[in-house]
Amino acid sequence: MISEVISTKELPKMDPVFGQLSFDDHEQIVFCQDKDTGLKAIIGIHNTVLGPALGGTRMWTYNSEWDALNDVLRLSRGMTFKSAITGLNLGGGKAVIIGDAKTQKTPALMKRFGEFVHSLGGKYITAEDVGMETADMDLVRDVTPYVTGISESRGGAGNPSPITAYGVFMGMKAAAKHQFGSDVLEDKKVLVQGIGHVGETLVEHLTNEGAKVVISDINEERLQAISVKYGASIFRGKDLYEADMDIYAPCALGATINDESIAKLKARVIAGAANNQLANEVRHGAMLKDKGIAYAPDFLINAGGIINVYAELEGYGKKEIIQKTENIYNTTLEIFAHAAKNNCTTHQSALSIAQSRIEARKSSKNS
Ligand SMILES: NC(=O)c1ccc[n+]([C@@H]2O[C@H](COP(=O)([O-])OP(=O)(O)OC[C@H]3O[C@@H](n4cnc5c(N)ncnc54)[C@H](O)[C@@H]3O)[C@@H](O)[C@H]2O)c1
Repeated sequence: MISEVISTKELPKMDPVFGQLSFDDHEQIVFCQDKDTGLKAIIGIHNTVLGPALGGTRMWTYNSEWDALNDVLRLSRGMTFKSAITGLNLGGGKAVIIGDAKTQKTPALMKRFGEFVHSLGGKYITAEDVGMETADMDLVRDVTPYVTGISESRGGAGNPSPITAYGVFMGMKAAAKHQFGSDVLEDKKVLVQGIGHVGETLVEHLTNEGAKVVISDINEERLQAISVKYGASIFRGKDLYEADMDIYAPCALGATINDESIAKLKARVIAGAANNQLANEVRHGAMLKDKGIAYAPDFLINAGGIINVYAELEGYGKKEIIQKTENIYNTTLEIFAHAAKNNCTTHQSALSIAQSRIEARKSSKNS
């Protein structure tokens, strides 16, 4: 099954759950509703062969429930492969809360959500994603132990975003090494789309290395603040994908790599934090390959966050978190070599390695 973004209009034409295009043998989908707090959430458990399904909770103003369902199906599936390729004993899961994190997120809503997570008995473990803060996970922790990404003062590993950004930076350097022959990013023009929790720290690493950083975000206030703080230029053009850049770093939401954007892109490398960057994994992966654009698979290079939260379950410290995250550099280089050898896309290459690990565990469980 291919993971593909389809239009909201097309979604209702299919069967509601098992018939969705993004449904890919998911084990369990849980719909959660609580009238008193206004909670409307969906928890997606894709696969638990390697361990409990761990993945963050996203709060977003979805256009429709179909969009929310589609998002949780795609995101939870991505988590399965992210943990598998990173060598973690975790399955893939994710949750979405429908609503505006700025105006509708309340402590009562977060705790009620935590109770739903708890009802799954540890099959799903949550953490932060877009629209969530460490403080929100602390509220969830009040009602369930099945949460990571809690604050250090409560025994957690803290906000995973800086580690995610460091992993993306490592993956970007490896992709640059493959494409330009050097992993030094000094003077490379890097466009960072989305300067939130992860994007900001990525901007910091890039600035420290002497890259020419251009930033874009829908939040004007944030753009001004980050521009002043790091001396980054703000993208003010009409069409971001047509901009002159060496490296495109998608760090906002997914599916920005599609027919239209690939046709325009001048970047030679794509490496960013956003999940599910390819609107259609097969089609757009192949289009990038044909255009000679080095694409560092999202689920491989944005694994720093899951490495960080996994530490809370396994009890390893900061040193090991950093080591494991730095290893993203080597794995990314291996994926480029594997893809070239097998004449496939980097996405297919990373996916096949992740799938092999899951299949091997399944066989050993069954034997
Ligand atoms: N936080 C993590 O540790 C982590 C780990 C793995 C993957 N990711 C992924 O990385 C991405 C960013 O995560 P985050 O935690 O920084 O989220 P965030 O909510 O802190 O930041 C996202 C930023 O993107 C901006 N944005 C939204 N739509 C945009 C658009 N169309 N154009 C430009 N900017 C836009 C928002 O205004 C915000 O500043 C997400 O896709 C997330 O799933 C995050």
